[in-house]
Amino acid sequence: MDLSELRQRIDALDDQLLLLLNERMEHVKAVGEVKRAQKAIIYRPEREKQILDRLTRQNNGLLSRSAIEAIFLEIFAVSRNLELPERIAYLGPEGSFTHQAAESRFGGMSEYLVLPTIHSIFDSVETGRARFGVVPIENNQEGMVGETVDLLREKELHIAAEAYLSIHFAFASQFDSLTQIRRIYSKDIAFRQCSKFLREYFEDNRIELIPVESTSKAAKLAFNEPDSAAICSHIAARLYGVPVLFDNIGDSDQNRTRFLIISKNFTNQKSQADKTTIIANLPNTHKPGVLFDFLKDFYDRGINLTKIESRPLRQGSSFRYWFLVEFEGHYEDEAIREILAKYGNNLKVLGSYVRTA
Ligand SMILES: C=C(O[C@@H]1C=C(C(=O)O)C=C[C@H]1O)C(=O)O
Repeated sequence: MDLSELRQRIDALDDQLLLLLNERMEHVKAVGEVKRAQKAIIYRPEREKQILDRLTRQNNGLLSRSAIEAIFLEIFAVSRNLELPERIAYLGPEGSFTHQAAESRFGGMSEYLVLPTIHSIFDSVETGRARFGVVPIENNQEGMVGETVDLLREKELHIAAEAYLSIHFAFASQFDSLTQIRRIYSKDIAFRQCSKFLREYFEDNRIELIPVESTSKAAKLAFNEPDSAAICSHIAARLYGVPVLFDNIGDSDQNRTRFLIISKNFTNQKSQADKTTIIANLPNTHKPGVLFDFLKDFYDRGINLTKIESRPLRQGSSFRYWFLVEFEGHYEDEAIREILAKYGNNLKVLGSYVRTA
């Protein structure tokens, strides 16, 4: 088959795809109307996961799981926009890893609100300026993001979903000769995570490492100051037009960050694989066995704990703690309901949502 014949076939398939997509949108619109009549929630991550799992199972073509995800997550995002336009706040500036995570869930068509701090994202969701907020919660090399964890306890918001993103750092500069570079901008955490690369290429210490608020701000600075460079995301380098000289310069190629999608008054129905996040304000944590007894309740019921993080209570000068606890299952599961009932107001459920890793 020659090129023009192949392209004709592609055109014919695209015509069919367009018809099918529009047909799909008709049904989506009808779903939107049913939901509006029932005052139901538009975004259903567990339903989207079900669709992705089913398509992956029956797929026997060239598309990989991540290709199917990329295409269909975009279709879901367009669908949700048709049901009800959603505004999504994320931790900016544009080009940040949080931006990348937000787009991976809400696609290129949603309306985004770019905010400078994690606190302002919680505020925007609380006041209704944004329907969803995307914030980092933990990185598998650096641990938890304390500000997010503390705000989860402080505010009355829920976790609608989680999203994982592989973090790949790029080295971008307008100069292609490293000896001309005088300064490197990045986030402090990124300098730490790219220490091997920095040692290898800049060990004579002539270079200044300047921490800034975000990796995308670093890219912007590297664009404005040609004798500097940025350690940033690929998307930020592209956004600000700074050529990437080295890619994947991180110490670990397993570097991943987990993000949370937060919302107000949001509940998910049960799916096949859920995770639940709670805040535990246990009384008398200074007494022996309090935490042990609490954890034993999970052990006794065969509930798999996936995280426990202690945070300071900040009560006077004492060293007392509260805990962020995560475990497999949904808050409607019998065993989990028993624990929630036992501890009453000492536990606050932030949400049960589809487990994605
Ligand atoms: C159409 C629906 O609403 C949204 C869009 C979906 C889709 O495009 O398939 C799936 C789940 C929801 O996030 C639905 O709930 O079925």
